[in-house]
Parts: sequence; C-alpha cells; structure tokens
Amino acid sequence: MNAAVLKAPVAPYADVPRPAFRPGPAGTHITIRGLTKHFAGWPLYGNFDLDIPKHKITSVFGPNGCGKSTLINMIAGLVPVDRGEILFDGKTLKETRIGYVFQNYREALFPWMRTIDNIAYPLKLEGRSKAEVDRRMEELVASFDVKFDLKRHPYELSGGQQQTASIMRALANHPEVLFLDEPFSALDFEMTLFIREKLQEVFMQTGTTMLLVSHDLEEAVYLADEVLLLTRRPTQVAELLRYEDPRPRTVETLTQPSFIATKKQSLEIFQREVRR
Ligand SMILES: Nc1ncnc2c1ncn2[C@@H]1O[C@H](COP(=O)(O)OP(=O)(O)OP(=O)(O)O)[C@@H](O)[C@H]1O
Repeated sequence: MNAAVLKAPVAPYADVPRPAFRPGPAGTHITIRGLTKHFAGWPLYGNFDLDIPKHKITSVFGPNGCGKSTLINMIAGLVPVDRGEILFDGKTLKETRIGYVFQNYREALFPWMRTIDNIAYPLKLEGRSKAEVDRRMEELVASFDVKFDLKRHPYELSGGQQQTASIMRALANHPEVLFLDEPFSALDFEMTLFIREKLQEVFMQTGTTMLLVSHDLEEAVYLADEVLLLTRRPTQVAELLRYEDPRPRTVETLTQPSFIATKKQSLEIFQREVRR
C-alpha cells in the first residue's frame, strides 16, 4: 500500500452500505437500527438493533459498564451516535416530545429557579400561556400528592422532594417517551418506594412509554413490562423478557410466582453474561 493511501482521510463507515430501514413489529415505539458507538476507539455498540414497545415500561439491566446509560442517552439525543438510526413512531427525535430524569437530581434542577419554575420550565419553553401552565401545574401537584412548598428553591428541599420535582418537570409537557437513568439510586428507601408508586400511577394514567435504567434487579422487574437484558461490551441484546403481571404492582407482587420466575430468569441471563 503506498503512503498516499495510508494517509488518506478515512470517513468512518463511509464504505459500509446502509441496509434498507426495517420497521419494528406492531406496537413498537422506538426503532433502533445499526446503532454503532465507540469510545476512544473501543466498540461499545456495533450494529445494534432494538424495538422498544409503546405504552410500556422497559427496564434496562446489564453488567457494569455495558452501556445502559449510554444507550438511553443516545436514544434521548444526549450522546451522539457514530452510526445508525433511531426513530420514534417513524419520527425523528426533533419531532418527538421527550422527558428525562437524571440520577443526580442535585445537578439536574436549575438552582437559581424556584422549584415551581423548574417544573414549569418545559411549558414556558413551548410558549404556553399562564393559564395553561397553572392548569398543568395543578394536575402534577395532585398526581404527585405534593405536600412541600414548591415556591422554595431546590436546595431547600430534601433529596426525595428534589427528585419528585425532577420527575414532575420531565412529565410537564406530556412527553411521548420518558427516560429515567437510575432515578432512585440516590434516594433513601422510604422515598424510593413513594416515588416508585407515583411513577407507576402516572404510567397507569398516561401510558407514557418509559425507558428505565436500574441497578436493582427487583426494582427493574417490578416496574417493567419488558426487561431488556444487555450483554457485556460490545453490547448486544441478551434477552428481552416480557413480564405481564397486572398493575398496580404492590407488595403482593413480590411473592407472585410469575414475578419470582421473571426475576430468576433475568438473574440467570445476567450471570451468564457477566461470566462470559
Ligand atoms: N464520554 C465517555 N468517554 C469515554 N468513555 C465513556 C464515556 N461515556 C461512557 N464511557 C464508557 O462506556 C462504557 C459504558 O458506560 P455507561 O455509563 O453507558 O455504562 P453503564 O452500563 O450505564 O454503567 P454502570 O453499570 O457503571 O452504570 C463504560 O466503559 C464507560 O467507561
């Protein structure tokens, strides 16, 4: 090979022909095709395909560092993809309303704004009238059973109250998809239970498609309609398990044979993947 060829700039993937887009089965909301992502030259995702169902909660679970957060961040447009296509009901991200709940609520809320203004922020960005904003705020306050003072600044609230406000903000403009990246991992147990139940209630009322990253297998299964189990990197789908127990799921759910069986199966797949 001559030097000119060696030095020729390489357009990544330019020579790889793109296959025709293949839609997902009925009931699919998010279609991911040929998703490829490298960090520092190391493949994290290569030609990754996935169909995420609509009006369902999909929990994402997998080995440490397999790319759970990166996956939802690529879908939500927070991390650029190297290659691939992600469509929401056939639409692009720009044409889709999304909400995002971060693990680190302390950095997610704007500290200079009162909590109420944080929550209303997406509505104000959309240019909603004061009457519309007030009506939506009332709905959110009722559905989250808010007992704390929303006129306070976020740093005056407890962690659980801040995360409640983050979730209210993420839901304010009725997103089509809600992303949650370990939303409970920085909360105490009591607050985790409270917010988890509120989230489930909101889901039952709205049917918003949710994509939840969780480190806690019991929680992942408890909330899920589908458990997405990922392999070690380069990451592929190990299994997409359906879990169909009726909602609301309650403490009784935890002892149901179907719950225990799904948890066991998820754990076996997880163990198989970490030992691979
Ligand atoms: N901006 C970045 N630059 C370089 N490497 C990154 C970057 N973001 C993520 N990575 C690497 O990509 C891999 C996947 O990271 P990611 O946080 O998505 O995994 P995860 O499954 O959510 O991790 P965890 O189980 O630790 O929460 C990790 O090896 C991580 O170090």
